[in-house]
Amino acid sequence: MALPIEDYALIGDNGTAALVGTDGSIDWLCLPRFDSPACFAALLGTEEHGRWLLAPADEVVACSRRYVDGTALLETTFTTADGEVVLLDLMPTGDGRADVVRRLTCTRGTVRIRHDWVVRTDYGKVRPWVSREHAHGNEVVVAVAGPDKFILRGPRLPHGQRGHHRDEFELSAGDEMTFSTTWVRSWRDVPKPLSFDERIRATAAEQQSWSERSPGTVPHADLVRRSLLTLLMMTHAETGGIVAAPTTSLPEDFGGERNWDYRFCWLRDAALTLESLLGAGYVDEAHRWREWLLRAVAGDPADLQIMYTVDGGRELPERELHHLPGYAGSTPVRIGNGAVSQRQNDVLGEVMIALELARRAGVEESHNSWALQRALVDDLADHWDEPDNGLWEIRGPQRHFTHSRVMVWVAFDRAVKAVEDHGLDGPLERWRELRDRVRDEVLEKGFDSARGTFTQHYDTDEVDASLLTIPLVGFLPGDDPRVLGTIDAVTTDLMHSGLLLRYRTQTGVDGLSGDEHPFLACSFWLVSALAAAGRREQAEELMDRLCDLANDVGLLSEEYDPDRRRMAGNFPQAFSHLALVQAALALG
Ligand SMILES: OC[C@H]1O[C@H](O[C@H]2O[C@H](CO)[C@@H](O)[C@H](O)[C@H]2O)[C@H](O)[C@@H](O)[C@@H]1O
Repeated sequence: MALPIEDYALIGDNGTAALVGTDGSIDWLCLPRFDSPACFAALLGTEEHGRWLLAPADEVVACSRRYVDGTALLETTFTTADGEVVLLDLMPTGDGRADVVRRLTCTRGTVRIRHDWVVRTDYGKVRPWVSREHAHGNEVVVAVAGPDKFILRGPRLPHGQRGHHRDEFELSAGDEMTFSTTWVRSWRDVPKPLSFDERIRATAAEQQSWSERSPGTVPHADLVRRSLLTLLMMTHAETGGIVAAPTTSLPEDFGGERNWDYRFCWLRDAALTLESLLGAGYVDEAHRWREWLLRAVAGDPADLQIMYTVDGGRELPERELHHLPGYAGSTPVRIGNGAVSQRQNDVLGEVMIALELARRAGVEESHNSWALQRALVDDLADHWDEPDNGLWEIRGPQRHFTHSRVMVWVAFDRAVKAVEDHGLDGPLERWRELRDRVRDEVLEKGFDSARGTFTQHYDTDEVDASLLTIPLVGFLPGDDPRVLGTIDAVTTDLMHSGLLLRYRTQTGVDGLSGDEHPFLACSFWLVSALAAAGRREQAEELMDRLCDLANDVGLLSEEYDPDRRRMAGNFPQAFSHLALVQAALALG
């Protein structure tokens, strides 16, 4: 059975990522890309759905772990009655290969190690054909199924036993053993072995120098640095696409149906990620993502999707995997995401903010990049007043969501500013007129003057945590009485054990059964909104509390269950980490 979500840590190579448990088991890995079918899927089932375990065979009396400095190299230290062993896990970057490297070093006494390599392709469904071969002067274990080939290397290889490859051996103080699993297309030859020391050094050096540029003067600077690096690990280096999370179907409601696939590039999540990276001084990523956007959105602006695959592909149909029992019995397990065909009117606003920040940070507008933005804004001008599914991607009836309308205002506002402040060309008067019209409409229809708060949509008196972004995007100043009233109403209605829910699911607005837990990004937005309102003490107190929820290696999932004190939802989630960075910058 899978561990609690918070007991996992992330390793990755900027192409894909794996989750490593505190028990030494890699329970989630999709190769070679974030959204490829998993070859280790025990996270959503059992070890029979694929995993790679290297851990003490005897009882572990203590286990601690950390990332090596500012890198994504994970070090897990296991203590047993007889000794101590350190497991280093990483995925080397920058070499165009797909390898997982695991190095065991015995630092004290003797430790008996258990090795279990279980490859199952197609998300735990298919047992590959496994054989021992000789390649490049060494014996290797090779697993082949359909288009995939996995090669296990190491100084001591496990043997096949009822669909597993198992071994047990003893390490004594000073012993070191390094294993690797490499993925290639099944019709390719077994590639050369890695030069482990060199690849470990190069990967660590690259990640360390990247994360050293993280701002040192903000509150919770270490967690900010870890968040930024985690966002980098969710960036696909070759294409510039950014995934919302490296997992699918970690439940928002344990045992429920709210299980989604996040291994795609949402324009909203990616744009917000860039906003955080730019705010922290990282500019290159913005340039790369803008190029990604140009390729993904190319064509008729009316065909804009709210999400794409990391390479900009448009097809990600939602499917249920019935062979997987799901994390904690949460079914269905889904791959692909049906929200792809939704109308979400907020998206262009988020994109325009990120591209404006990039411009201000010196990323020059190319002829094509501005032409694309103009075309998208012009298209929005024809459709801005249509109801939509909102940023929460509700599956109930479409509504006139206030947050979506505010973000429509943002899209026109940033378009106006591009002309006014940056000398770009566009129909200034038309955009100004639309901007003012949307603003008037939001103030009239999205505001409940009796209670003094903005509302979730135009036909309700419910509130929604997304309204906290109103001062953050510049729609109204942070100390405007309407913003203060909204902060109070959101806090009163949506606070659950000190954390914010997105909205009240009881109204049925999202068209889903079951409930969910507080959404961490919303609580970080509250920090930023409180800071903008001048309520600094409250903001700091909440920020400290939220930062305490990160797991031992500084990672956050999408939601948090304060009653069970457990993380919920996909993990680690870009939304949570980017909002943490923004909140720290707001306080910094
Ligand atoms: O809650 C229902 C929806 O949940 C997912 O969407 C959430 O995650 C997205 C990616 O981080 C984020 O952009 C969105 O704002 C969140 O609501 C899921 O992907 C949707 O299919 C689902 O309807």
